[in-house]
Amino acid sequence: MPLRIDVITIFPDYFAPLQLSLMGKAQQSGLVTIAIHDLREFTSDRHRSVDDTPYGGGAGMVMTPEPWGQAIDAVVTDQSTLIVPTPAGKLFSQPVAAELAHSTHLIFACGRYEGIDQRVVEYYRPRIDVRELSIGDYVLAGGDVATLAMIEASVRLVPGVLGNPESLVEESHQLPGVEYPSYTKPPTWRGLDVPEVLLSGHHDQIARWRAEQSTIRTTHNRPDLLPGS
Ligand SMILES: Nc1cc(-c2ccc3ccn(Cc4ccccn4)c3c2)[nH]n1
Repeated sequence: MPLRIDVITIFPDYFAPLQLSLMGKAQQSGLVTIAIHDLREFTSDRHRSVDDTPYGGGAGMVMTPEPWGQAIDAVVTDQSTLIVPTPAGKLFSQPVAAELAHSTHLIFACGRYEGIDQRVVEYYRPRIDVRELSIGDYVLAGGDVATLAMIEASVRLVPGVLGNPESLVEESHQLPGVEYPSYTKPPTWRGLDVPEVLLSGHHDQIARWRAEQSTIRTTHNRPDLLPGS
């Protein structure tokens, strides 16, 4: 059963990159189908408007619910998961990507302006799985880039998409923490040598060195990922 993804956005061109590289191949392989929908196709006024002023005042505009209701109703089934990127959402992570990779149907609602009228989430929550997700503690101009990131992170985990599943196995067995540093040819580059142990062929020493490097990097860059932190 291929994974179907429907993206609803006012900037369909943002998703052209999904036709390239790994994501493009995943679609050609039939493992994943991705459809992009322009929210403005679901408006009914002459100006194809999608936003209005916020109740309660405040800066900016809010996206009106009706075009979203029309657009989501056009693609939703009882198997759908509705994903709404938002800075206020739960944090997207590798475990969440793995969950999404095993879904049947994902609908991404890419907001702009100050966000989407909350009643869209409230309306679908009793009917289907709805997940408000953030990709990190910074504010983007809209949900499109967040959606690209979540699609790429999830689709690469769909069985059969990655050429060498080996890298997924290594990734999943990764110690808590960040990756060790990687090297390739040439053995010396601008006077800099590849760490000797990596050229030694001693696989147990290499594994130990890599584990040490991962710990050093995690301690320096991501102490929050250290065990017991
Ligand atoms: N991790 C994330 C997700 C987002 C995100 C997702 C969707 C939307 C729709 C609109 N905006 C802009 C905006 C600006 C000000 C306050 C609220 N939202 C979004 C931002 N930013 N960072």
